[in-house]
Amino acid sequence: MAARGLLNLTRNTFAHESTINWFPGHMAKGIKQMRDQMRAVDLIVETRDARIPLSSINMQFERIVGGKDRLVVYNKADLAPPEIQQAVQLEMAKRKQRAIFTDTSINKSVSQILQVAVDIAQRDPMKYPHFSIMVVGMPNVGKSSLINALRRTGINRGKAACTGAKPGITRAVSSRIRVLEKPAVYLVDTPGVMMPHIPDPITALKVALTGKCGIKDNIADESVLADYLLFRLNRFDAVEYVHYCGCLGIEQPTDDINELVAMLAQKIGALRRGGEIDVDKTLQFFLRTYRQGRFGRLCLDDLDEKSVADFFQHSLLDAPLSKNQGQKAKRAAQRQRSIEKARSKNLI
Ligand SMILES: Nc1nc2c(ncn2[C@@H]2O[C@H](COP(=O)(O)OP(=O)(O)OP(=O)(O)O)[C@@H](O)[C@H]2O)c(=O)[nH]1
Repeated sequence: MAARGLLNLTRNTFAHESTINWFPGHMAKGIKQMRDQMRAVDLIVETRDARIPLSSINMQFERIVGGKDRLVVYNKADLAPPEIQQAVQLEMAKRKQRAIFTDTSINKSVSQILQVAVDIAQRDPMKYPHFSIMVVGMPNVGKSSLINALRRTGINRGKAACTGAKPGITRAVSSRIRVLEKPAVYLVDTPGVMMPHIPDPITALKVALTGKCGIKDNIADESVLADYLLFRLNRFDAVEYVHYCGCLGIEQPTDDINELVAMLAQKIGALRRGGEIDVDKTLQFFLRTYRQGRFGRLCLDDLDEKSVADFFQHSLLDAPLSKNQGQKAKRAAQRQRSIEKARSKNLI
């Protein structure tokens, strides 16, 4: 891996202003269904993304979960550096929450989740003739994959929940899915739910970069996402993109996204008639390759003590505190979308 100090990488900060206001109807409906079903739920499995252990926290769940038992699952652990696990677990322990890191593609640590359910259920079998787990989380964190992995592990049965690389596959709270015979443990899948408003622009970028809001293409500009990714890769000496793209003709890290796109486009053949570069195709290739984990295992959140403290302070302050505030943010987002739509049609 090349050392940053030896390279001509100059950016120490990344300036970005836009925030994300995106809360489509099925998410609002999903939250309502979760609330309605909460009484019948014994354990909440809150699924987060190990690549963004802080930015994938949805403060909305704090209000829904209430006093229920909760287990935090950091999924896609195969895409994040293993050394973050201890820091995150310590942080969670401070908050009296237990965290498990999973990789659903190989069922890693999935049995630990079932064990937590079994332990609670066996404490009071009369109280829990059937044990119910609700799996919640932001879009695309791997909730449905986790449910399928739990089912494979618990009862050796196949797929029960639909999964997909695009966020938003699950659109409503599912009916109960059996994952263990004795004691009888059931799961319900829920639609991925975004924060109605992500006030911090960099948090919003991280959320978009890890594929949490890909249903709506114009939510985050791909050129900004790719530029932020490049900044982040260079900043952490995570220059495996150079090795990966090396065979594509890129020999050393660059801080210039236009330069990267120009080189990459030639190598992957993202060219239009006349040799013009297909910028969109090249950016999408770069982002997709990162999302597939081919640039190495990366954590986009800073996990030093100050960054973690700042994150929680701001998240708690900025999170919409009431249903009304959430709805207000949703209306503001709708207004913004109408303005953008009108602009794109040159109406204003
Ligand atoms: N590398 C890796 N990919 C995973 C893992 N778990 C899920 N995925 C992938 O992540 C994508 C999203 O998975 P889903 O299970 O559909 O996610 P979801 O949270 O149910 O998505 P929504 O329907 O948007 O709520 C799929 O392409 C999965 O194959 C994991 O542990 N590691």
